[in-house]
Amino acid sequence: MSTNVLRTADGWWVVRCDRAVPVETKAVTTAELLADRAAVHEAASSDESGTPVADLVALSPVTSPCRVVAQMVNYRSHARDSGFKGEIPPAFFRKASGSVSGPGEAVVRPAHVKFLDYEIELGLVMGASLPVGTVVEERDLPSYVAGLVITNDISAREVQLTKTQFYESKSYPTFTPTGPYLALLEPEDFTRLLDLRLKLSVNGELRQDRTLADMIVRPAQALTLLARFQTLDAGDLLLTGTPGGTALKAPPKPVEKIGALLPPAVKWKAFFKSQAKNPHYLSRGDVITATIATPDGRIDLGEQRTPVTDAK
Ligand SMILES: NC(=O)N[C@@H](O)C(=O)O
Repeated sequence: MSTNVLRTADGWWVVRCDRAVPVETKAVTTAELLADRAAVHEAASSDESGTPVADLVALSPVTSPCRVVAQMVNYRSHARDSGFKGEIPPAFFRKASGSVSGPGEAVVRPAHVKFLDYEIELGLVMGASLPVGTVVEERDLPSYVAGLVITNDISAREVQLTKTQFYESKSYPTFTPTGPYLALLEPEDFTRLLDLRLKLSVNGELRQDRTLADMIVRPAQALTLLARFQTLDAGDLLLTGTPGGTALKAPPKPVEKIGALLPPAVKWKAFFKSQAKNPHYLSRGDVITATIATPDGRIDLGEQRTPVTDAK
C-alpha cells in the first residue's frame, strides 16, 4: 500500500485518511526525505492521532531547485486534439523549477498572456540517480521512481505557438502546481499505474478525464529514452504528458493547410482571433480542481485546487 506524505512550512507529514502525523526528520528537501524513509515508516506506524489535514496548508511535496522534465504529446487523446496523425516521435522539454508551486496556491496569469491553458499530468518523483545510458525495464521502476504527484502543466499558448517556445511558455512562476500528496509507492503498487485516472475540472466543469491506458510512451521507456542524453537524481520530477481536453485545439485540417500558406505572423493572428471565441481558456476567478487515483483508492494523490488570478 502506498504512503502519502505532504509538506507544510513546519515540515513533513504522513497522511492517514483525513489526519496527518508529523515525520520526525531533519529532511528539508524532497531528496533528503527520500533518504530518510525510516522516519517516514515510523510516522506511518505510530499510534499518534495526528492533525486534521484540513487544518494544514500544503506546499508542493517536490522542493526546488530540482530538474523538471516533461514528455510532449504522450496521450493518444491529446495527440488527436493537437491534430497529430500517425506515429509521434517521443520528445521531452524542460520547465524551470521556479515554476513549481503549491497545490492550493493561485496560478498567476502574466499580463501579456491571453491564452492560459491547463494540462493535468502524472508526475514521477525520482528516488535515485538515473545515470546516462541506463536501460529501465518495467520491473526496474521501483529502483528509480520513489513516488507520484499530481501536476498541472500550465501553458501560455500564444508564447508557446508563436515562439515555438515550450520552455518559456510553461516556466513562469506558478505554472507547475504540484501535490498535495507525494504517494510513496511499494514495489507491488507499480502494477496499478495503468489504472490511474486523471481528472481535471474548471469551475466544476469536467474538462480532462483519462487513465494511463491512453498513454503512448510509458514510464520505463520514457526514463530509458531520457537517459540516452541526460541524468536525473533523487527529488527530480518527470511530467508524463497530458490527456485530451485542454482548451487548445488544433484547427480543422483544411484550415491548417491554408494557414501553412500564410506568413507565420498572419497565420497566428488569424488562429488566435478564432481562439478568442474559445471560453475554455483560463481567466481570473476560475478554480481548477485535479485528482489522480486508482478506482479502488489504493493509490490516491489527493485533490489539487488552484484559483486563477492576474498578475498585479
Ligand atoms: N500541447 C502541449 O503543450 N502538450 C504537452 O505539454 C503535453 O503533451 O503534455
